[in-house]
Amino acid sequence: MDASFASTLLPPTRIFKIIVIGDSNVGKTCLTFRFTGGSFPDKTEATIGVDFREKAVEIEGETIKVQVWDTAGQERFRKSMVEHYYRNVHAVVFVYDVTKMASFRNLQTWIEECNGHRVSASVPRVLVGNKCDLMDHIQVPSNMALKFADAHNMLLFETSAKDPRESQNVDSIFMSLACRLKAQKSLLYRDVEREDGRVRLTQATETKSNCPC
Ligand SMILES: Nc1nc2c(ncn2[C@@H]2O[C@H](COP(=O)(O)OP(=O)(O)OP(=O)(O)O)[C@@H](O)[C@H]2O)c(=O)[nH]1
Ligand SMILES: [Mg+2]
Repeated sequence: MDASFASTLLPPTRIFKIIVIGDSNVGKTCLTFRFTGGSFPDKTEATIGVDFREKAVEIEGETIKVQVWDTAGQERFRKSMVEHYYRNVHAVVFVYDVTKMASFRNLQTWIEECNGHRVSASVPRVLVGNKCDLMDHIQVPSNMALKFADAHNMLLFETSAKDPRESQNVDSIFMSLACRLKAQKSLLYRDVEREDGRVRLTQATETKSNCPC
C-alpha cells in the first residue's frame, strides 16, 4: 500500500493542549520542564508570553502529543496573549507555591480569569502546590489546599519540580489529565475532524477508555 494512502487511513496524532497558570515565580516553567525534559533547569527567567513544550505519551496503545503551554505569570508579559492561552484549551493546571500564601490566595483570581474566557466546565482542571522540598518554609497547609481543590472540583498534587524523587509525581499531573482527556474521546475526535477536514474519524469515537491513571 502506498504510504500516503496509508496515512489517510490512520487517525492523526491527537494533540492535547494543556495550559499552566499561576503567579509569577511559583515554578510553572520548572514543572513543565521537569515533565517534558525530565530535569530541573539550572536557571530560569520570567516567561514572556508563552513557551511551548511537547511530549509524546502512550496511553492504551495510542500515541498522544501533550502540548504544554507554559504561560507568563507577570501581567506585563501576558496581557497580549491571554486570549490565545484559553482558545481551544483541553485542560488547565493551576499552580501555587506552598511557601507563599499570596500565590495560594491569588488562585481565585486565576480561576476567575479562566472562567471569564468561557472555558467549559467539562475542561478538566487540577491544582498543583509546588516547592514542597522547602519543608521548613511551608505556609499553605495541605488541608487548606485540599479544601480549596474540593470546592473547585479539582485534584490536588503537592510536589516539587526540583526534587528528582518527585519526578513521577510531576509526570502524573499531566498524565492524569491526558488520561481523562482520552476518556472524553468522542468530543476530542470531533475537534480534530473539524480542524483536519478528515471525515473518517468519527467512526472511532465510541470506545470507552479503561485508562489506568
Ligand atoms: N526550591 C524550589 N525552587 C523551585 C521549584 N520550582 C521552581 N523553583 C524556583 O523558583 C523560581 C521560579 O521558577 P519558574 O519556573 O521560573 O517560575 P514561573 O512560575 O515560571 O515564573 P513566571 O515565568 O514569571 O510566571 C526559580 O528560581 C526556580 O529555580 C521547586 O520545586 N523547589
Ligand atoms: Mg515561567
